[in-house]
Amino acid sequence: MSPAPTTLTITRPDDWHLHLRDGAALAAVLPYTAREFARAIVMPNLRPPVTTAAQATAYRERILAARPEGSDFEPLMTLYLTDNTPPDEITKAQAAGVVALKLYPAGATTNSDAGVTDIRRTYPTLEAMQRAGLPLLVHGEVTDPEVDVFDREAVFIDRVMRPLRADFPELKVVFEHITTKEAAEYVAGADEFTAATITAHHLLYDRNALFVGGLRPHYYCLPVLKRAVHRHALLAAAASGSRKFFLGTDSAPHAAALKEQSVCGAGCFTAPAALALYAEAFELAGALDKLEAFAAFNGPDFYGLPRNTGTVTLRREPFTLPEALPFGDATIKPLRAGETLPWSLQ
Ligand SMILES: NC(=O)N[C@@H](CC(=O)O)C(=O)O
Ligand SMILES: [Zn+2]
Ligand SMILES: [Zn+2]
Repeated sequence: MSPAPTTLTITRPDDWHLHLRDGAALAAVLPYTAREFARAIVMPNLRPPVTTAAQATAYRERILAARPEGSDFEPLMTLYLTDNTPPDEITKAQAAGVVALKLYPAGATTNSDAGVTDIRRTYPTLEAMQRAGLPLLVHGEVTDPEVDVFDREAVFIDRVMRPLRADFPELKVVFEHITTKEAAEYVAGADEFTAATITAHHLLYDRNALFVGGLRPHYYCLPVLKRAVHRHALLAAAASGSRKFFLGTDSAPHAAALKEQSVCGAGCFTAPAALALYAEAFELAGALDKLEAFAAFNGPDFYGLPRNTGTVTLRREPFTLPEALPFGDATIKPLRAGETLPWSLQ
């Protein structure tokens, strides 16, 4: 057995699922991502959501303006699909450089009230996307209150994903932030038009993390952490080297005060140490050699975008995450706040 490496150099990676928010929050969180990633797919679930090409262009300008001095970070913009997104918005979106549309089932997650109430309502727009080759990014959970929260992703596969795939076989679909064995198996067995992102926290944690010594709001995200058997299936999928799985942090910043109250918003803030968290997970899976393709090749290949040039280097050097970070007028706690991680970005 070769000794554990002390450094790991990979092609500059991208984050294929990220929440940047807006205003002071955007300015606070963007530098963490811009330091690690060349590009990121920026989620459109602002209030109000980013539903038009014009809004995406304006949001992109605000992101570019918030970049740290000298940063060449490139935001990849998305539109929030609603019941009423007109099919001709797709042409405008593509002309404006929008790379995908995001499907939030109405009420499924943070800022999803304007989401889709019945996917069939969006069929003319999906038709236009399939023709244009514009991917659909999916928050894959049903919202049926009869379905147990821990089963909502698995049920979504049968109720929504399979019919969608059958009706739009050549629509590119990314099953975002998958959390279950069922989703990992579904994507692995699907054709080349289906892919998935996997977060670092779903690779590192199972649902027990929510309850260690008391309720842990900073581990609460949607889709919620699942049993260990699901985490192991996600690790196996990421470590398999399959081109269908790629890095999407789903870093979702919420002020600490909003996480630490009687009703806690969903989202884990992982941007300050995203790559180190992934390195830890891939090492656990004995698959550090698979991290580069997962983080830097599979995403652009699926989206039909060029791979990045340049590299980043991780060092096996303990790195302690701050207890809290500034977040506009408030503070925010990164996942693993105050803890020491085995890897750090050079
Ligand atoms: N993942 C989360 O728990 N939260 C995300 C929304 C989402 O990606 O579902 C957010 O915007 O806060
Ligand atoms: Zn989501
Ligand atoms: Zn998200």
